[in-house]
Amino acid sequence: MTQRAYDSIVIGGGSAGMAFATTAAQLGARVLIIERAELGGTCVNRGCVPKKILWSAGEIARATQAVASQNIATQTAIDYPALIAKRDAHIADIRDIYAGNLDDAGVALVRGQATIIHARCVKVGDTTYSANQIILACGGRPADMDIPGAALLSNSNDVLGWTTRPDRITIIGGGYIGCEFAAIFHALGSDVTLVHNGPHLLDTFPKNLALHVQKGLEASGIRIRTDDGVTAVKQNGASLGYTCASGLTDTTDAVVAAAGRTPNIDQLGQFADRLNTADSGALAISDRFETSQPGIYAIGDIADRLPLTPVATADGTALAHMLHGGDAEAVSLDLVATTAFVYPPAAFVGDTSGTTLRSGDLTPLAQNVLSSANRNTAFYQINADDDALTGVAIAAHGAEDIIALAAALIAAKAPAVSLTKATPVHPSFAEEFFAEAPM
Ligand SMILES: Cc1cc2nc3c(=O)[nH]c(=O)nc-3n(C[C@H](O)[C@H](O)[C@H](O)COP(=O)(O)OP(=O)(O)OC[C@H]3O[C@@H](n4cnc5c(N)ncnc54)[C@H](O)[C@@H]3O)c2cc1C
Ligand SMILES: NC(=O)c1ccc[n+]([C@@H]2O[C@H](COP(=O)([O-])OP(=O)(O)OC[C@H]3O[C@@H](n4cnc5c(N)ncnc54)[C@H](O)[C@@H]3O)[C@@H](O)[C@H]2O)c1
Repeated sequence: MTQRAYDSIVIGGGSAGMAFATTAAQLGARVLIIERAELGGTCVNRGCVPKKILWSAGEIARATQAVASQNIATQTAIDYPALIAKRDAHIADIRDIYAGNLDDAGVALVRGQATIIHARCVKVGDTTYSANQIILACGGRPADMDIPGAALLSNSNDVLGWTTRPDRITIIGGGYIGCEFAAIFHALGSDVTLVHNGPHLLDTFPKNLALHVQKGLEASGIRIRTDDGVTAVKQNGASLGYTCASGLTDTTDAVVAAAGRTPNIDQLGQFADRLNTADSGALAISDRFETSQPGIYAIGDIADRLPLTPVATADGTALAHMLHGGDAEAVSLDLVATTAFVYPPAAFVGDTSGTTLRSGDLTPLAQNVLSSANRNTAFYQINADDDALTGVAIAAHGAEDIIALAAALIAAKAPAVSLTKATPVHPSFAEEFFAEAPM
């Protein structure tokens, strides 16, 4: 049975799909959004939000452990099940708000798995829906690993669903997810080993920043094995045994696969085989989000862009304007600020491959008085071209916020010398960063 026709059908109610659907509807379009699981997608349910709440709990655990070690206060023990219950109640509230946003904007919502029938028609169960455009906003999922015992692995969805915290965790993959989980679960009290197949962690980050993060994770007590991989996992009583390519064998309570993500293209039915993909495995798109099939567009993690929530949201909003409003442009990927939520957070923006004006480690005065010596070392790097700022990297308390201001300076083509024209607050990291900044 064919249901009514729409201007746009969006498959996926995550960051990208929600942004497109609500914006397009506000611009007057008749929009249907199809979601098979929870509204909010990865970011809200299995990504940024649950992760950041755990990261914040880890900060509390680290801070109280530091003062306890100096006999200033007693250590706070985080009640993990209670933390998860509170976190998940908050996430359920966000999902309700998202459902309300769709209602308010007049977007129709269908729950179920969508497949593409042809360029202007999709199917959910026995019902087909047609529209002028189909917007693929299906995101991605944790990549499977093909090793003996793979069924025993946990992935990021499992980890963020844990209601108890394993005492020993081995993580495979030293990208964003692997490094963040390593830092967070170590802070919360687990014994953590991180196995990465490259020469250093965070290989998409500026190298000096990545090495600084790696040094900090190691100094905190996390075991890091680079140029290695887990080749097999097996049940060993109540524990898991695993073997590495290097020959190492060990026992742990959980082995987490954080070795990349797979775009959800293969679950869209046979028609999706006609869509061209890029080297990343995501859908190849034009600068107007067109796939290789006319009438089908792609936004967010399923498209060959940067798999980050602000990019998904901005792209969803931009495409809605392109199709149903005035003109708009895809957000430039050159000035997307990004942060790995380790301790302290490590952030960068812009081009840090050119001339480095200044780079180095800092020991922020204000935080270190109440911390153990190896806990709060900060890092910064400033890059410029013809004296205009081009890139900034920071590992410091508050880096995830500071980096957005650096992005604004770079976007404004501010001269590097502008860093010396302002007088920062005392005592603060900014003060030390500015004092060390180029003249
Ligand atoms: C552990 C983790 C931590 C992260 N932390 C951060 C962070 O701190 N900051 C940041 O910027 N980014 C972070 N990310 C990345 C961020 O979550 C993603 O970039 C973002 O969620 C992508 O949004 P999206 O809308 O493209 O896809 P998703 O949010 O994945 O939404 C896609 C939706 O489509 C639905 N769907 C898929 N196929 C179908 C189908 N055939 N029919 C119906 N529905 C379908 C799915 O159920 C899902 O709800 C993190 C990711 C992970 C995994
Ligand atoms: N804070 C944030 O903004 C944030 C946090 C989490 C995720 N994300 C997004 O999600 C995306 C996916 O994150 P991710 O960490 O899964 O992927 P990733 O691609 O960033 O990192 C995966 C890492 O695993 C390594 N690896 C792959 N196979 C391996 C193996 N067999 N053994 C050992 N190491 C192996 C790879 O070399 C790679 O460095 C990121 O690219 C990012 O855009 C962002």
